[in-house]
Amino acid sequence: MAAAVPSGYAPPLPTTILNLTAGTHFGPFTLRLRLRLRPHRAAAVTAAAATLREVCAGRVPDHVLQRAEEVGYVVPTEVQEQSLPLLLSGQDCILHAQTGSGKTLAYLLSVFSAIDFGRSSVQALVVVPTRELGIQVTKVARILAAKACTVMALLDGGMLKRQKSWVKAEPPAIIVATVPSLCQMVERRAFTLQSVRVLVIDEVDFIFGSSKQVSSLRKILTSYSAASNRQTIFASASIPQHNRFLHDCVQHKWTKSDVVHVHVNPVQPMPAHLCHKYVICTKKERLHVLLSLLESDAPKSAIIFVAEQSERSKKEGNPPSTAVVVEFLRSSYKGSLDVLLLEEDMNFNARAASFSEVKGRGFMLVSTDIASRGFDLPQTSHIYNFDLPKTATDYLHRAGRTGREPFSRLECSVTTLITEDEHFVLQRFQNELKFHCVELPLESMFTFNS
Ligand SMILES: Nc1ncnc2c1ncn2[C@@H]1O[C@H](COP(=O)(O)OP(=O)(O)OP(=O)(O)O)[C@@H](O)[C@H]1O
Repeated sequence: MAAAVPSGYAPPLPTTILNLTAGTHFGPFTLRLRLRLRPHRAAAVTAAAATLREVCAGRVPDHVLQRAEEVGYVVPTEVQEQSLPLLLSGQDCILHAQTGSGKTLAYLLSVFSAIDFGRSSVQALVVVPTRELGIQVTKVARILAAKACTVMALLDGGMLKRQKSWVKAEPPAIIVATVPSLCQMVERRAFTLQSVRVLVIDEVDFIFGSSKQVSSLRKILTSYSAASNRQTIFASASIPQHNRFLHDCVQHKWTKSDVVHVHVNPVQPMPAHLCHKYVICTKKERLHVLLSLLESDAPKSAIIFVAEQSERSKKEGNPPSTAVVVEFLRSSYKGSLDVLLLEEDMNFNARAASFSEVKGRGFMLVSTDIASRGFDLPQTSHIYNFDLPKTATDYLHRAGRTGREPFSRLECSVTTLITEDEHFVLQRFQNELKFHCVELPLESMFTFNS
C-alpha cells in the first residue's frame, strides 16, 4: 500500500499557510492562535524537513518506526510534519488536509505512541464510515504493529458473534470498526471503551452527515467514553464550517477544550496536480463518450463513479446505472483492464472480493460514492464522473481517489460527463473548490471512436 519514497527525493513545494487554531485552558475560545507562514518562510521549513524518525523520536516505539521505514514511510508528508508534534504530545486534534496527504499514518503513529504493548485491553479505536476503508486502515495498522500487538477489524455484522468471544478471550490493543459494528459490540457488552486512550474518527464529516450513523457516533463520543480520559482525533479532507465544528467539539464535549485544528492547504483544498476536464453530451451519448475517453486515455487504472439508484427507479424495476455501465463496458471495452463493480447493495463477501481484486493489478472499477471516501489505490490514474457528483465535497473526494502518491507530481485526470443543464453546477464546484476544468469537445470523442 505504501508508496516507496525514491532515494533522490526532493521535498514537495510547500503550502503557503499553516493554520492552527486552538482553544486554551483559560476557556475554550478566549485565545486563538492563528499562524500564517509566508511562502518563503514555509519553503525554509520544508527544506529543512526532518525524517519521520526524527519527528517521532522518543514517542513512537522504535520497532514501529522501523516497520514504517521498511514499507517506504521515510519522509513525513506535510500533514504529518505539521500534526505529529501535536498528536504525539497527546493533544486532541482535527486533521484537515487534502485527499491522499497521509492522514492515516499521522493518526496511526499517534495510536502507537499511546498504547502499552504489554497490556491486554482495548486501548485504541479507529472508527471509519465504510468496510473498505476499515480493511485498508487495518492493513496499515497491522503492517506497523508487526506482531507486537493485535489489531482487530470489526466491520461485518455477520462476524460479530465470533468476534465477541475473541475480544473477550484476548482483547486486541487496537480496534478498527464501522459505527454500527462497534455499537453492537459495546451494547452486547463484548468490551467497554473505558480503557481507550486514543479515539480516532476518520472521515468525520461523512459520519456526522449520515443520518444512519450520527446518533451512534454521538454515543461513542460521549456516552461510552469521556473526552477527558482519552485523546480524540478527527480526520477528513473536508470539514465544512470547520470553525463551527471546532466550537461543537468543545461544547458537546467530543474533545477537550484545547483541541487543535491542523488545517493544511486551506487555500487549495484540491491536490494541485490533478487535471480536470469535462464533456457536454446528452444522457444517451454518455456510454459511448465514456468508452471513447477510455480508449483515448488508456488509463493505468480507473474508477468510474456512477450515481446510486434512486428509490423511485428501484420501484419501477429499472436496473441500477452501475450494472448498465458494467455490462456495457464488459461487452464493448477492448482494453486490458478488468471491469469490476462495487456498490452498497453487494454483500460483505462480494464487496470484499471486488475490493481485493482491485489491489495490485490494473482495474476499471465502476462504483457509487461508496468508493469515494478513503479508498487508497495509488495506481488509479483516471477518475470518470459518469454522473455529476451531488455536492462539491463529493467531487473533492471522488477526485481525490487519484494523484495519491504523496511525492509524485505525475498529472492524473478527472473527467466529468455533464449535460448542458448541469454545466452551471460544475462551475459552482470549480468556484467552491478553486480548480479549473477544461472542456473536451464532443466531436473529438466521436472522431476517435469511428
Ligand atoms: N510519509 C509517507 N511517505 C510515503 N508515502 C506515504 C507517506 N504517508 C502516506 N503515504 C502514502 O500516501 C497515500 C495516501 O495516504 P492516506 O491514505 O493516509 O491519505 P489520506 O490523507 O487519508 O487521504 P483521504 O482523505 O483521501 O482518505 C497512501 O498510499 C500512503 O501509503
